[in-house]
Amino acid sequence: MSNDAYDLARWAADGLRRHVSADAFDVALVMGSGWVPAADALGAPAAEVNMTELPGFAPPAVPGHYGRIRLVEIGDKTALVFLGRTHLYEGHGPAAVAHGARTALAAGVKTVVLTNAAGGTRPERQKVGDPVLISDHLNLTGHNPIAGPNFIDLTDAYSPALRTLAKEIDPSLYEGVYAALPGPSYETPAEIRMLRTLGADLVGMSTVPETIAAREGGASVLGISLVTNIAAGLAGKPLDHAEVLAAGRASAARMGELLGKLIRG
Ligand SMILES: Nc1nc2[nH]c(I)nc2c(=O)[nH]1
Repeated sequence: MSNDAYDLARWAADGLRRHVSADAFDVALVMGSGWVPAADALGAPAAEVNMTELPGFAPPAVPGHYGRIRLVEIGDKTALVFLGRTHLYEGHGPAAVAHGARTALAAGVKTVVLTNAAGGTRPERQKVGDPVLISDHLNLTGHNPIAGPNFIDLTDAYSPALRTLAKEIDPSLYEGVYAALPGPSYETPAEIRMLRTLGADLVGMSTVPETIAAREGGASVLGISLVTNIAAGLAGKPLDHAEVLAAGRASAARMGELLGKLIRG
């Protein structure tokens, strides 16, 4: 990516510091769909800013549904909690998707926690409402937030140390490989069968560009998916949306506790 993306992140970080009247941050959390209860469980924000007040953030996909960044003190750590993110299917390009992560890194963050809602491809061992630690990813989006000859290593893109810590806090957590697709349509049953063969345990439309940008900037990444539906063709019955929402809500409260313990260290 041209310097624009990195300059834009620095300008956004400067604006963020001014808006939240702080200049040192330990961790960033990007909260995916259904994770707002978990974000609320982290504690009341000391400050909050609309993403649209900062340079480089795309307009909200749904009018009025503005992305916000909260400053939350969690134990002795200062966290930036991003509520809302840009997705590739909104058409603003991979740099726009990674802008939040890049802004957090420009603000000095060294640890990024990326959460999302995802489809589960393993009904034999997953159920709706399960949180799954991301062990690795398949970037099937056809995009990369990095442009130019910057060949970064993505071995251990998802921090083994943070995954171990998460499992020590909640031993019931298990891991899976996250496949990112461009969306916005969900997969066909044939595509889900292909993705299972490729080793994907989770399917989503986010996270991967942010992970790559965070690793490019030297931050440690922890990714957690909330299985919100069983992927296409695998659920023997139509999904009950109320059931999915309830499962998500129940897990999100548990996830709020996990994230809080993770960050307090
Ligand atoms: N690609 C993809 N993304 C998703 N997000 C959610 I929630 N469920 C899915 C799904 O089944 N497939």
